[in-house]
Amino acid sequence: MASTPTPHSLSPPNPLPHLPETPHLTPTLQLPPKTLTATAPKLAVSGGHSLAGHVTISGSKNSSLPILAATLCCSGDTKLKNVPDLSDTRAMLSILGSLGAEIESFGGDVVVNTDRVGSVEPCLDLIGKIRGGFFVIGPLLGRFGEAVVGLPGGCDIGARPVDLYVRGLRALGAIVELRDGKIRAQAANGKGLVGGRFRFDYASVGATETLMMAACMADGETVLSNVAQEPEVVDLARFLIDNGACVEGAGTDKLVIKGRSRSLHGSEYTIIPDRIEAGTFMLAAAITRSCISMSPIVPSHVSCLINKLVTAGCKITRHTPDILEVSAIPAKIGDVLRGFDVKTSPFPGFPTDLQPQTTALLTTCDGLSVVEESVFENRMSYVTELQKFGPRIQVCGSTALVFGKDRASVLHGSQVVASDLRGGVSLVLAGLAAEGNTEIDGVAHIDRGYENLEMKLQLLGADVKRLIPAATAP
Ligand SMILES: CC(=O)N[C@H]1[C@@H](OP(=O)(O)OP(=O)(O)OC[C@H]2O[C@@H](n3ccc(=O)[nH]c3=O)[C@H](O)[C@@H]2O)O[C@H](CO)[C@@H](O)[C@@H]1O
Ligand SMILES: C=C(OP(=O)(O)O)C(=O)O
Repeated sequence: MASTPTPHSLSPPNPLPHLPETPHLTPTLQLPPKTLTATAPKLAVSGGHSLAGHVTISGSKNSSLPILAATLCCSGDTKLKNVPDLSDTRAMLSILGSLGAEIESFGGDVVVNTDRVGSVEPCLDLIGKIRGGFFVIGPLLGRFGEAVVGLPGGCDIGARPVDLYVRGLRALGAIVELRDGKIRAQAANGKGLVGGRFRFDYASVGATETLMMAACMADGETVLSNVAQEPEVVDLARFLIDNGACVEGAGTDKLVIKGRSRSLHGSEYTIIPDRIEAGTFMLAAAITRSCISMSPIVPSHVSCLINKLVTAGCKITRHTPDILEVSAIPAKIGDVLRGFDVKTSPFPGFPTDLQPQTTALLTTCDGLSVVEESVFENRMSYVTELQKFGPRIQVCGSTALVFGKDRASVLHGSQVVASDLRGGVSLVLAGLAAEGNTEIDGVAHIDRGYENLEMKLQLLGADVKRLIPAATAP
């Protein structure tokens, strides 16, 4: 790893005109079209098996992405532990590599050194693949005074504009414009960002994280209000504080950041466990009427789901501070899980990233359940695939009415296609509970966010295999 800081050799930017005050900058780039080729892997699930045993929860995808971006604020080596091996984290590492960062990666540990970063324009294609890639605009602007970043990709679950990022960065003294499909930003004073005040219209997770990183390197104090309070925002703040930043209020709706013109230093930092992966396994236990334990987990990060599962009739036991057991085994013949209503909202509300998996469970619970998605306007498209397993679900806008029945009669194996990450894994859960065989295409979406999914499920006793068709000669 390089240890000698080299001043970045970027030519002084030309003045850029202000972006018109458009309320929304809608990304034009999303994930590449869903290419289901003959050689794309599939998951084959033979359903109806109970799960049992213990599963290890990986590090959080949604913490790893901003924290990897934040290494751009640090000089010297930064060692991150518990980074999950996912296609999204690999893409993020490639984005850092495209800027000139040096990276070493071994068994969940990643060492990043950004001292030799010599570009403020990350690879356009990579930024268009994941949502988290766009976050580099904050640290790049903060450390180097300029950034040229393509519009982000990520799950195709809504328009997902970047207007809050743009308006927030302007409040810190940046000039920002959208040209040729890229956001071009530079410090208006030609030197660096300056502290400012910004109130988010909506508590956006990514925009909060991006502004937090930028503000750490802006001159003076920044006050951000109505910010996101997700555990991943708190994790990023802890990482920045460990490396010398002054960030107060993480986990509340207001952040006060005292910026510094020098870069932060590096350190060793452990990423928090993935609460969405943990929640997915909790729901896997419930939908298969099984009992499994999991660790490490921070129960307060999944308290909404715990409350819902208890309402349904599951038993949740906390064995140690970071081991949780979920049991949905009926206490006596005839016991059923009861349906419940869910409305997604920002933390501490019910996570949108667990909505599709929860809907899958509700198809096997007794009675009518109402699932309301309030974060992303297009996060119900997986339902058409879930319906192929046979349950009755009616979608009206962003609300799904799930007419549940006890599991025994309800789900039948099917051939389905994942079109986004969480919708995709909800099909895996349905396949685990269904009678018969299921084949899931579009696995690349699931690989964005679940490390070793089929191996973890196999260890719990599930019959899940990855089918990798042999390439056919042209
Ligand atoms: C990589 C990562 O961390 N992804 C997570 C992050 O996504 P992400 O950071 O993209 O989610 P946001 O919190 O920003 O999005 C929430 C809502 O705000 C809107 N919005 C956002 C920014 C903006 O400038 N303008 C705007 O209107 C979005 O379209 C969406 O309707 O938080 C989401 C909400 O918990 C999670 O589902 C994602 O898994
Ligand atoms: C929506 C998600 O991810 P991203 O923001 O990376 O698309 C997700 O993790 O469910």
